[in-house]
Amino acid sequence: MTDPAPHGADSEVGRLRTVLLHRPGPELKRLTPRNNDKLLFDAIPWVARAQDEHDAFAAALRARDVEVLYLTELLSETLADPDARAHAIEEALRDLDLGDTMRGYLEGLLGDASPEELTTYLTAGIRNDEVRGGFGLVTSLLAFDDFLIDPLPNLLFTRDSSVWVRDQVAITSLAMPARKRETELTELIYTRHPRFVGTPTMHGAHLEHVEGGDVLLLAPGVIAVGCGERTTPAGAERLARQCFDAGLAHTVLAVPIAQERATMHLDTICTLVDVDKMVVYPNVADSLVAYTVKPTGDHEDDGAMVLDVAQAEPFLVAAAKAMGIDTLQQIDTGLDPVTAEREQWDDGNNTLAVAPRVAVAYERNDETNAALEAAGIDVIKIAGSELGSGRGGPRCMSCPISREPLG
Ligand SMILES: NC(=[NH2+])NCCC[C@H](N)C(=O)O
Repeated sequence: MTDPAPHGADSEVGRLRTVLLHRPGPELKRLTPRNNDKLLFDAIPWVARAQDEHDAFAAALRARDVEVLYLTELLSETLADPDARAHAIEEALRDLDLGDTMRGYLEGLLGDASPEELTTYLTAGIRNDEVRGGFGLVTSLLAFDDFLIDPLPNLLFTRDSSVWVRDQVAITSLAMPARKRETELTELIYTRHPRFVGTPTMHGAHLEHVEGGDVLLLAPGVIAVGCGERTTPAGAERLARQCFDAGLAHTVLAVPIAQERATMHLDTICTLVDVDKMVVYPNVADSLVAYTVKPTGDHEDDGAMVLDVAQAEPFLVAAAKAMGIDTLQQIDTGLDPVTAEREQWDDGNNTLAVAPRVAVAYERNDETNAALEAAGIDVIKIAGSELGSGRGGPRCMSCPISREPLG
């Protein structure tokens, strides 16, 4: 077997070498019309079809020589280690809704499970009607379909729970209660799986909210961070400080976005498809601004770096300036505002570049894909009728672990 490519990424478009995906599994079968809103899905996906679509996505990446890693495989391998396993079980059973009787029973159940079974319990959860012991007050009073361990259907969107910036990986802090446990699993993998031993990690679930879908590596040393429904301004400041302190970036652009589901992350509005080309939702493009943040080199008495925060400027102008290019070319989603709104909702902006000018996109967004092709982008089209029911496209469904460096 050849050695894996060195881990890390300094851009959105450098040739993709290794990516982390999650093939949708039994956790999606937990979705019902009563819990789908809380679990952040807009519909009840047909799971077998979602798996087929996802397999085609993975195959398209492999056809471009991308190494595809699956989150559940890495997790099972991690859980072969007794310490990692004990830690994972403790975290999963910390929930105050369990009660001591049920917690004791689940400790035994999870403790006896094989690494693969434990992976399934941790990702698909456990429902009250599935347990065969631990009967008591909690099991009696909870409904049959209440969860004792919550399922994680949004694991599909591996983009959000970790972000590589150069050779470091940030474990993020997810804002929505339904997703909080996801980072426990990514943190476990990155800190305990043999493949990642020694990888420097930053941020963490205990810190201010930052989600990977809001973090765009515009160019080596230049990071845009959307601040909206998920990432808070304080989260953007924390990430900026950490990247400056570690010498991973020289400029961070904080980009306010509407706090709405349609624009939940910056990558639902814009993604890079080349070193100087971005597909952008035109209905908001003109009003998008950025606050450019840079380190001053000075420090407060408590040691914190003094940051320089510039006045707001149009986003594409501020981005081009920070990236050191004349113009960041805008490719529009759709042709007219209504088509743009439809195709933005269906993740037309959410492309995954596998190399400069080569990007994966959902096939359904005809007009956006035509605009990309007219701009010289090779569009690798994938089906996403079922995958899209969780409101995420190719970028959300992938976490690049290794890209060839641009800088
Ligand atoms: N990077 C992204 N745009 N991720 C999309 C995540 C979708 C997921 N259902 C959520 O609401 O959190």
